[in-house]
Amino acid sequence: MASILVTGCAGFIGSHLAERLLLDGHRVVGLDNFDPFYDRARKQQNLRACLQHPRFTFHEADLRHGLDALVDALPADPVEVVVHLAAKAGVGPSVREPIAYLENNVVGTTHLLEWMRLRDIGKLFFASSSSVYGNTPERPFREDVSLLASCISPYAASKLSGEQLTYTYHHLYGLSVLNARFFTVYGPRQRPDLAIHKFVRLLRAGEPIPVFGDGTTARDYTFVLDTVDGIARGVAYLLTHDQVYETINLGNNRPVALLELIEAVGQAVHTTPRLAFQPMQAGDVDVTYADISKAQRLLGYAPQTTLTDGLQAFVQWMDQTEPVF
Ligand SMILES: O=C(O)[C@H]1O[C@H](OP(=O)(O)OP(=O)(O)OC[C@H]2O[C@@H](n3ccc(=O)[nH]c3=O)[C@H](O)[C@@H]2O)[C@H](O)[C@@H](O)[C@H]1O
Repeated sequence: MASILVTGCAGFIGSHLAERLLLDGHRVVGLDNFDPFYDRARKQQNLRACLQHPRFTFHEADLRHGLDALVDALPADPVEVVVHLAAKAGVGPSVREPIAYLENNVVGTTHLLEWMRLRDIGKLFFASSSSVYGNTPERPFREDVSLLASCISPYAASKLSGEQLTYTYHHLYGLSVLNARFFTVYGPRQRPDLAIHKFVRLLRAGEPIPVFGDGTTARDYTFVLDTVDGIARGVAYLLTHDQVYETINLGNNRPVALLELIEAVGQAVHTTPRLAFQPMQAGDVDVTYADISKAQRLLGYAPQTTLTDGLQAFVQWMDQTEPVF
């Protein structure tokens, strides 16, 4: 059993991860700032099961507030691995509010790295994003492709900066690091701004679906429990390896075109979608497509969930949860 700090623990991926790590027998220290990007009540709901667990503690703090705030907020007990999921998320909004993204995702990450150095914590799993590949033409995306001029949104730039910072701390202080690029994660508790959640909501309300672009863009949608399995494997890897620095894709390796996705969402809620075509959103990439062979080799990562099953699980969750809010 190890002690794992999960930042962004009240969020969509973080809350699932905390549950998985508890099941694996670990102690979990959760941290979240309840960023108002979406409703606090949803995040509190996400944490409900964890809060009843004896090996779980939760602390509210904001990484932007600096090292002293973290020292005050977090207990002094040993932590073996930090999983850093806390971030300002969303590609489109980052174009409108770049400073907020850099403050959270770059300055906030640096405060966390400094806190880890102060506390002598030597292992970090860092959540990066498929968006760092931008419109890289070589597909599927391999982790070793050049990303010299790739980021087309402040969100992407903030995540690639995070990867660079983890390298700096690896170089300076021997921090062991696993950077994982997530690919449009979906499933129960999905952020309300993300396409699948938004589309189900609109279909249920009888509203048309805004389609950004001509519908041919594609995403390598990854079911949240597959992503979480990859993170749990990453934690196990870090616990058994020292002085490592690796970057992996945690995708699904099966891109789905936007119009195909909308059709599948329509089938999941038994409704024929009406489409409202709109211009591409600034900062959006055309296609994401993960080569997952490195994660397979390093961690035994192998996503299991089909889009149909994953959408079904999402719709079921929405049916059970939505009336709460
Ligand atoms: O993998 C990532 O690294 C990122 O994944 C996510 O970004 P995206 O892949 O852009 O997901 P998402 O918004 O669900 O849009 C999906 C598709 O629907 C289209 N889309 C969306 C909304 C809408 O109203 N209409 C529409 O056509 C839209 O144009 C797109 O084609 C996370 O936000 C981000 O935090 C980051 O982690």
